Amino acid sequence: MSIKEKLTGVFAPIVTPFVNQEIDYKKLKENIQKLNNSKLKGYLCLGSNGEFRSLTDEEAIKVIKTVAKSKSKDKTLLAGTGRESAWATIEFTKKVADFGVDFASVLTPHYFASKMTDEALIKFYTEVADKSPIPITIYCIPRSANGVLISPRAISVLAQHHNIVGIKDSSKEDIGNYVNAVPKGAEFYVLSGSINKFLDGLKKGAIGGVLSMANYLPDLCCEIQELFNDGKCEEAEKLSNRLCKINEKVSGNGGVAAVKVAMNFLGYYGMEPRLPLLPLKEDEIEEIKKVLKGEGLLS
Ligand SMILES: O=C(O)C(=O)C[C@H](O)C(=O)O
Repeated sequence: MSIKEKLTGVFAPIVTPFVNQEIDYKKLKENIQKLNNSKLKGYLCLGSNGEFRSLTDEEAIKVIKTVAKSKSKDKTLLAGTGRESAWATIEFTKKVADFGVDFASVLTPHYFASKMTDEALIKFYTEVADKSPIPITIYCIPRSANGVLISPRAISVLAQHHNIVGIKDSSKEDIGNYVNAVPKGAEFYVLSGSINKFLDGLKKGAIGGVLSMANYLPDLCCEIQELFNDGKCEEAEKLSNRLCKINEKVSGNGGVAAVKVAMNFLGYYGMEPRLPLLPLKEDEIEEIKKVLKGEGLLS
């Protein structure tokens, strides 16, 4: 399968199910086994919804192994391996490369945000890509990365590296800026990092998305892309608007904890977040139940 085929479609940024602050690997495995029956293209583990920053390296490795072993053969696996330094990112990526990970997802370094110039980011990702045993994708999420926004100019340079194959755009910017920055013929693809820009991204040349609501409504998320591919733009628009509204009501304020509550209601094991993230309060949980019932998603 080509890189483009492996990256085309919807990915669930897999949550890490915590019970009393401990990872429940059995529940993680059961989530994957259930999602294997969906139309998802694959999974991203250790992303934002995976609460990757709250795991030890040892736990992160065990999560990757659990997902890699539980996923069906047709599913692509991305894993978040970004650390603050290029050195640590390379070391961790090398550690997990042989566990069945297809692509690394590397978050922009951001502790020294004011120093993350185009030059610094180009050097960082080039160094990581030069030494990574697996292809890498760039993860751009300024709201969680001290405002660091990798520029389209930097992407136009990095897209030419044979081992950098894409970007997950979770910024608030126009996703078309990245699509248009990719030099003709470069093997580099753009994925939307939010349901809110997913359909717009497809219209502008993105090839898929990593969508938190794909954890609990996988096939409805995939249906947007199916309708778009079939030229049914009006129906795609209608479904996209519906899912954006649900997403806003579910995880607009509650974030990962809310995604987990929606999963718990819809037959998955979201369980609870790990501190510092707090679980939702009773009234917030009830509100999500009401939204899902109102949408006919919960009886
Ligand atoms: O959890 C991640 O990592 C994501 O990519 C989620 C995505 O950014 C979203 O908010 O849907």
